[in-house]
Amino acid sequence: MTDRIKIALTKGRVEKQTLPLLEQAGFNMAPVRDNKRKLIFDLPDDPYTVILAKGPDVSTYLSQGAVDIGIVGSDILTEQQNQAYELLDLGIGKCQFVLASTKDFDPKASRRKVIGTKYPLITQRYFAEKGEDVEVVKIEGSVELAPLIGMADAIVDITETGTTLRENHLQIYDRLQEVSTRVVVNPMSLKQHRQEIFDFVDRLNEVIKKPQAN
Ligand SMILES: Nc1ncnc2c1ncn2[C@@H]1O[C@H](COP(=O)(O)OP(=O)(O)OP(=O)(O)O)[C@@H](O)[C@H]1O
Ligand SMILES: O=P(O)(O)OC[C@H]1O[C@H](OP(=O)(O)OP(=O)(O)O)[C@H](O)[C@@H]1O
Repeated sequence: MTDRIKIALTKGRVEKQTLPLLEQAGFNMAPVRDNKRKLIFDLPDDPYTVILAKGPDVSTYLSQGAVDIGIVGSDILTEQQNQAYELLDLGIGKCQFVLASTKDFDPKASRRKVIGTKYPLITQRYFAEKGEDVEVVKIEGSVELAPLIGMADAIVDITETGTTLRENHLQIYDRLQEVSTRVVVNPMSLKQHRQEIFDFVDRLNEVIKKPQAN
C-alpha cells in the first residue's frame, strides 16, 4: 500500500475557499464537508489525508516534517520565515498588509511609536526598512482595537474589503504587501513522494487556470 500524503489545510476562511477548488479538481471532500469536530480525514478515493489546523500550526507542521503539503496564507509563511517550497498560488484568501490608524495619527512623528499587530516580524521589518525603531506589541485578534483604546499608535494588519477598518474609523497610511493562499511542500517529502505531490498540485493547477464562476 502506498503511504498516504498528509495535507495540512488551514481551517476556517482558507478551508472554506479551498474546498470548492479541491472538489472541482475531482477530490471527494465529503468527509471534510460533513465534519463537526473531526480534524483528520482520509480522502475516500485518493491517497491523501487532510488535516485541519490553524494557519501558524500548518506552517509549524511543515517545518517539522509532520505533514507533506500545506495550504496556508503567505502572511503566515512570511511571518514564520517558513523555508518550504511554494508550488502554487491558489489566488484565494487575497488581502493585503496595511499600516492603519485613527485620523489623527502622524506617521512622521519623531517619538518612538507603539505598533499593535498579529505579525511582529513583518512589522519590525517594515519599520526597519524605513530606518524607524518602533515598539511592536503582539495582539492575537481584533487588532483594530489597539489604536481605539489607546494601546498603540497604529496597527499593521491585513485588510480585504476595508470594512473592518471603516467600521472602526481607521484609515490606511501605507500598503505593505499582498497576501494570498499558497500550496507549499516540505522539501524532504518532495524527494520521497514526488509523484503524489505533483499529481495533487497539477490537479489543483488545472482548476485555477480555468476562469472561476462568480
Ligand atoms: N479579511 C481577509 N480576507 C481574505 N483573507 C484573509 C482575511 N483575513 C485573513 N485572511 C487569510 O486567511 C488566513 C486565515 O485567516 P482566518 O481569519 O481564517 O484565521 P485566523 O486569523 O486564525 O482567525 P480566527 O482564529 O479568528 O478564525 C490568513 O492567514 C490570511 O492568509
Ligand atoms: O478588510 P476586511 O474585509 O474587513 O477584513 C479585515 C479583517 O479580517 C481579518 O480579521 P479576522 O476576520 O480573521 O478576525 P480576527 O480579527 O479575529 O483576526 C483581519 O485581521 C481584519 O480584522
